[in-house]
Amino acid sequence: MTKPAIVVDEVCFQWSPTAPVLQSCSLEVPKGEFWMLLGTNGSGKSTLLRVLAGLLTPQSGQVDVMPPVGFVFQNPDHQLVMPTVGADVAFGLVEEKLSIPQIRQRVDEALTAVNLSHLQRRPIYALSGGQKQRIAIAGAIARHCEVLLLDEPTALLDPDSQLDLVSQVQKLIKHRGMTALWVTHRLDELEYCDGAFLLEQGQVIDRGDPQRLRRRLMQMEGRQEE
Ligand SMILES: Nc1ncnc2c1ncn2[C@@H]1O[C@H](COP(=O)(O)OP(=O)(O)OP(=O)(O)O)[C@@H](O)[C@H]1O
Repeated sequence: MTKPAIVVDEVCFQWSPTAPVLQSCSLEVPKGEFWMLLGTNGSGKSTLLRVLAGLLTPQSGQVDVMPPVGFVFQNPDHQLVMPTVGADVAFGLVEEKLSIPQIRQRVDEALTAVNLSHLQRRPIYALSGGQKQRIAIAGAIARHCEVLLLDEPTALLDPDSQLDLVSQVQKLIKHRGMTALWVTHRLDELEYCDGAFLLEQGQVIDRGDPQRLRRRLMQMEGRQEE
């Protein structure tokens, strides 16, 4: 069997001894699949994603994520740092010490993958929220990331751009053989994933069929059908 792209084994993380956030948390995402992470407010979803990205170190347990790893934040303005689209996508390649033609080729390939090659010279400030998120994803594609971690990337988008983004990520995962874990509160996005995890008080309490987990989370939150 192929090794999973993401493995979390009995991970515990706390900000202080009286405030455990992740408690013996375990999950696996198979390579080449698109999984979502659900849970009530404060259940530890963002913390888990940050542990997976190496931004936080757990007190115990093991994490194994296939490198390179790309991270997409809720607010793209916290992530896009260069003045133009092309420069921003190229910025992530600095450490790889590529030649100029190699950088151009990586940037072209990545922008084509997210259908934004026509915006290469556009200033970042002139983009819509959905376009900015696609540029953040293009940055990860340019770095040839194996794994994409996305923390509520559609939270600031309108419903049309929201579903455009999730369907585009689904296609990218399938076409490029990448693996993604996507945190969401917007349950209509579950249509697009291969499977889901349900987090409660820092533990994965259920996993598998997205629609079954959707119903379970709605019961937990007392939500009506959307
Ligand atoms: N920097 C921090 N310092 C202290 N406590 C924190 C910090 N960041 C998060 N927490 C706490 O950790 C717990 C889990 O937060 P986290 O953001 O991971 O949950 P979440 O499931 O992503 O929540 P939401 O759905 O509201 O985004 C919460 O109780 C939160 O208050």
